[in-house]
Amino acid sequence: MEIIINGEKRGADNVIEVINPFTQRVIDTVPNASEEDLRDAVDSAHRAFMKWKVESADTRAAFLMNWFQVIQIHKEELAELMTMEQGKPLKEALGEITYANSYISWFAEEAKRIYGQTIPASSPGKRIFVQKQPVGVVAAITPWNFPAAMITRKVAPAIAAGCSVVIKPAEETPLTALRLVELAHEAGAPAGLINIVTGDAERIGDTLLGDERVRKLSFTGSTEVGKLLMKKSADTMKRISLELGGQAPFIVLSDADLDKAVAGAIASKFRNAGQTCICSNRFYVHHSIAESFTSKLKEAVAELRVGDGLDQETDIGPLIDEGAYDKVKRHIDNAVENGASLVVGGVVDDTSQGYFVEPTILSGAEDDMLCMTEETFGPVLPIATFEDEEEAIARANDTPFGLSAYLFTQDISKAVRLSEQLEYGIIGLNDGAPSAAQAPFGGMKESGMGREGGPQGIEEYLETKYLSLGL
Ligand SMILES: NC(=O)c1ccc[n+]([C@@H]2O[C@H](COP(=O)([O-])OP(=O)(O)OC[C@H]3O[C@@H](n4cnc5c(N)ncnc54)[C@H](O)[C@@H]3O)[C@@H](O)[C@H]2O)c1
Ligand SMILES: O=C[C@H](O)CS(=O)(=O)O
Repeated sequence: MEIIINGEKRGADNVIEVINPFTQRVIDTVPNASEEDLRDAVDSAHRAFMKWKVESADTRAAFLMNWFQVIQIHKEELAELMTMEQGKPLKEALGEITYANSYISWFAEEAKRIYGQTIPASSPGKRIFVQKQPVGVVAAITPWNFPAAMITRKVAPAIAAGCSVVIKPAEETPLTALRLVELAHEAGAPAGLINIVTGDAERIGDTLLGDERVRKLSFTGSTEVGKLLMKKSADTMKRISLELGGQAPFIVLSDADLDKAVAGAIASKFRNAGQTCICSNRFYVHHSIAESFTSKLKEAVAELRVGDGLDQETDIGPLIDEGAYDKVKRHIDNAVENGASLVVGGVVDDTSQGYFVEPTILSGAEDDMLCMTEETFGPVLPIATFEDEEEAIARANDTPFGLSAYLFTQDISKAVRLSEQLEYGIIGLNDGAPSAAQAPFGGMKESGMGREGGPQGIEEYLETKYLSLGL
């Protein structure tokens, strides 16, 4: 596939290969964008921004809804492309296309609700008017695990706000993103409004972040890279949004509805083979119900099918690559070597047909194990027990991360009180799948800054100014 700059496709002799995580075969190649490509992309985005920023909210909304409709028409094609390059089961890929599209429809509506303010001046001879204006050219750098949703969760609010965009998708999964941008042009995107480049991440990042015309970085990815890009944004004082790593605790209190808690555990742990930023990473279960919870969980896990994402029966596809597989194996081995019990699962030793890990339950986990301190990013579910709620909250908060946490209890007062003590941007309260375009998704501490989605999501792409009028 080809990159898109100023509304036109561009190929290249220098390309990078896209690998199918199941077959381990090359499925396509994409350009390794040249410095000229990158310069042209920012030039085009800047020209387009000067026109788009004065377009009406109705015009911005109308384009977004056209894009929404075109994606709807192509959602099966997009889902299959996603499964081919990322490995997730087709039914999950279809779900992601719908989820990704919901950000477009949500921000098509939000485009019309960018309100200002008048503020009573202390001086009777003055009037104060507050305005919101688009921030400018946006660099959007996205991860491989959600090849569609992480694109639209940035591009939709940026376009709604009046900005233009240069996208750099993950080198592992560029095809879905490229196709989404092709469809945006079928939907009538003005030339230069949405540009997409692929290739060497560090070089592209340095060029985009070094250009003072790029006024905003919206990054989703690892905390390590997020910190690096935050530093690189300082030289030109870019606005930044960072959606980074997670390490979610999943707390089951003694009064929890165990069937709901097990369903929530499956939903929050095994989606995308455990490769989501809000996947529950460590489980704290009250000692009095640990045995019954684990037994119910084992039964539910036995229903999950591991296999080729294109197979309708598959629930868990391959991990993205060998590095991911090695990390998950390291976490399982470290836990067992330090006293945890392998209740069910483990890695699939034959990696000739992809890097697979069975849905895995570990009991007797301790807080100093790798699976309890690092983001595993795989289908591994370590269970530790606790004696009282204060202990559970303290252990849940004892991490540099602050993206999502889960709490299962039937006591509403306790649910609200303990949720307020959890240091996380997203709380799944008796809910293992909290994500929605209407909600402000994002984290605290080393899980990032800024929010994507909800009424808050468009603020990331707006500047606030005020006019002081002397009468
Ligand atoms: N908080 C969220 O909303 C969210 C969502 C999805 C994924 N994530 C996190 O992302 C991570 C997995 O994604 P990943 O492996 O793609 O992350 P990553 O940080 O390795 O890469 C993310 C993006 O950054 C680019 N990149 C890497 N190094 C770069 C550099 N030096 N300069 C410029 N760009 C660079 C990559 O090419 C990719 O496009 C996990 O930690 C996961 O928790 C967070
Ligand atoms: O991996 C991170 C994604 O943001 C998860 S979700 O699809 O938004 O829930």
